[in-house]
Amino acid sequence: MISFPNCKINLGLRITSKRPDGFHNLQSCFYPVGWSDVLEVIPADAFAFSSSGLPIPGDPQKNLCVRAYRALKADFDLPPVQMHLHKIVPIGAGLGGGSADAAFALKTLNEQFRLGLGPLQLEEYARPLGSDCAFFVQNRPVYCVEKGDVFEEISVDLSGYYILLVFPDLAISTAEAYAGVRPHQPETDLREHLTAPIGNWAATVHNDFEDSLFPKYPLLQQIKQTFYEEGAVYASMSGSGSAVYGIFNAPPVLPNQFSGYVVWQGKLEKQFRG
Ligand SMILES: C[C@](O)(CO)[C@H](O)COP(=O)(O)OP(=O)(O)OC[C@H]1O[C@@H](n2ccc(N)nc2=O)[C@H](O)[C@@H]1O
Ligand SMILES: Nc1ncnc2c1ncn2[C@@H]1O[C@H](COP(=O)(O)OP(=O)(O)OP(=O)(O)O)[C@@H](O)[C@H]1O
Repeated sequence: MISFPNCKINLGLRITSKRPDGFHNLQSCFYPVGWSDVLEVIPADAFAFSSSGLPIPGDPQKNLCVRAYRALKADFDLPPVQMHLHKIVPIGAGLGGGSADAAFALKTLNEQFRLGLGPLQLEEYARPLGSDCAFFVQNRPVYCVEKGDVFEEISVDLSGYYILLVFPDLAISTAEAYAGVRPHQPETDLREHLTAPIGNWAATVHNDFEDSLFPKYPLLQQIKQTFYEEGAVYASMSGSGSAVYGIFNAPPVLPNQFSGYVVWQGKLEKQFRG
C-alpha cells in the first residue's frame, strides 16, 4: 500500500510554559499542506526498512516509520513488512515531516492488516512517537495545546489560497529551537485572531520561535520580508523552522531571491487523507 505523508504549517505558535517533563506547552493552529513524502508498505518474509530521496540522519532502525511498526507490533500479531520511504519534505524544517511519516505508517498498517483502530486509538499510538505525530492521524486544521498533541476545534479554512514554502537549506533541530525560547503567557486569545480575516494576521498572529531564531539566522527574517514584498497576505516561519511560508490570493511568481533554495508551492486545501 502506498501513502503520501504530507506536511503541516503552524498558523501562530505561542510557547506558554515549560512542563515538568522538560517539554513545553504551546498554543498553535496546525494546518495540513500538500508537500509530501511517499511511503510504501508491502507484506514480506522478514521486516525491512529502506529509504531514498533526502538522506535521513541517524540509525535507520530508529526511523519513525520503524518505531511506528514496532509500537503496533507490540500489541498486534502484525506480519513482517517491507517499508520504503521516499523522503521529499526537508528535515529540520518545522514542517513535521518525520511525524507525518510515523502517523501514515500507523494508519497504513491499521488499514492494510485490518487492526480496527479508530482515530482516537491511532492518536494514542502516535503521541509517544513525537509531539506533532498525533495531528497527522486526522490531518485537518486544528487548534493544538499542551505538547501540540491535544486538539480543539477551530474554524479556519484557507481553501483557495496559494502557499509558497521556502526551505533555505538550514536544518534547525526542534530541541535546539526550544532551548532558545522564553515561555510566556499571552495576553490575547490566538483563536480569536485566527478566526478574524487573514488580512489582519500579519499584526496579530505570531510564531514565538521567530523571536530567538530570526536574530540568530537573519536570512529567515529576510525571506519573510520578501514574501510580504511579493504580496503575501500572511507570512511566517513554520514551527521551529527553518521553513518560511507565504500565503497568497493568487499563484505567486517565484522571487529571484529564492532561486537556489528548496521551494514548494501549491493550493491550500482543508482536508487531506485522514
Ligand atoms: C515545533 C513543533 O513542530 C510545533 O508544531 C513541535 O512542537 C515539534 O514537535 P516534534 O518535532 O514532534 O518534537 P518531538 O520529537 O516530540 O520533540 C523533540 C524535542 O523538542 C522539544 N519539545 C518538543 C515539543 C514540545 N511541545 N516541547 C518541547 O520542548 C523537546 O526538547 C524534545 O526532546
Ligand atoms: N522519517 C523520518 N523523517 C525525518 N526525520 C526522521 C525520520 N525518522 C527519524 N528521524 C529523525 O528525526 C530528526 C528530525 O527531527 P526534527 O523534529 O528536527 O525535524 P522534522 O522531522 O523535520 O520535524 P520538525 O517539523 O519538527 O522540524 C532527524 O534528524 C532524524 O534523525
